[in-house]
Amino acid sequence: MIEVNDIHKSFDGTKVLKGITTCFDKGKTNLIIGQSGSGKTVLIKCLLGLITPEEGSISYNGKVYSELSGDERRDLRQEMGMVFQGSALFDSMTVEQNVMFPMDMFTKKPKSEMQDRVDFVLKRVNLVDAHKKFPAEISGGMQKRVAIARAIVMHPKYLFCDEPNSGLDPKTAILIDNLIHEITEEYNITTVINTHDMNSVMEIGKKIIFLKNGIKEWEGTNKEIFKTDNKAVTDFVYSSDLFKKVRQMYIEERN
Ligand SMILES: Nc1ncnc2c1ncn2[C@@H]1O[C@H](COP(=O)(O)OP(=O)(O)OP(=O)(O)O)[C@@H](O)[C@H]1O
Repeated sequence: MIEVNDIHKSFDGTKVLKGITTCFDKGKTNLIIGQSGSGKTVLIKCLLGLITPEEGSISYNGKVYSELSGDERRDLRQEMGMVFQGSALFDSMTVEQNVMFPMDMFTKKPKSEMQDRVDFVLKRVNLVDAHKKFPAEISGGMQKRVAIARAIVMHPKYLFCDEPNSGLDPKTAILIDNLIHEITEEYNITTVINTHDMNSVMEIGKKIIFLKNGIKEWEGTNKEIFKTDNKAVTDFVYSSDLFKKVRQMYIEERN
């Protein structure tokens, strides 16, 4: 579990996070949504320890980040996996070299053990014939699977995903969402996803926080987001006619 307690962050005198308090649960896909510029990426970077908030605290399974020593912070970072927007694979490395990279970098495990783990995670993300391929030789959806395999290869307790669906067709986007969701539950990971994808919100939003101008305007589940009367949320989530109709049908079904 990650607990965020009243964090504030400014750039050049402009406040971009204005006192965010929330918690991201273990074994759940936690989503951060909100308009462009609302502070989602800055919040994820704070969770990753890449940005230090000026005020407030973040704790990871009870450990307050600002109270940790340098070594403890390094250990904590090794418990974090990250899926970057656009996958961020190394072009000159094969799929298996990409996935092995974090283990090569941070552990001294024997090569055979690392290879077994790489084989296991690649199988888990349903990539069995791509080990020797280079990123340019596989599809965008496969690249995302490689990025997920790399993010989980070190058995993370925390998984952060920045727009994991961007650039994917709707069907592949759903497969990637489902894969992240399954892995989160299976390995009891605290997953936090920054997304614009309303389908993800509806399908895997076990906990959603909605940011507006650096403030947490709303939080709840994918079931509750159908029912909320919060105007900022409904204007954002149900901005398309299709989603307005879906919401109307849901409300009518319940009445
Ligand atoms: N390193 C930085 N220096 C100065 N300003 C920054 C920096 N990082 C973010 N900002 C500003 O903070 C605000 C929030 O940015 P952030 O990237 O978190 O938005 P976002 O909600 O992730 O948007 P998007 O959905 O477009 O990615 C923006 O006004 C942005 O310009």
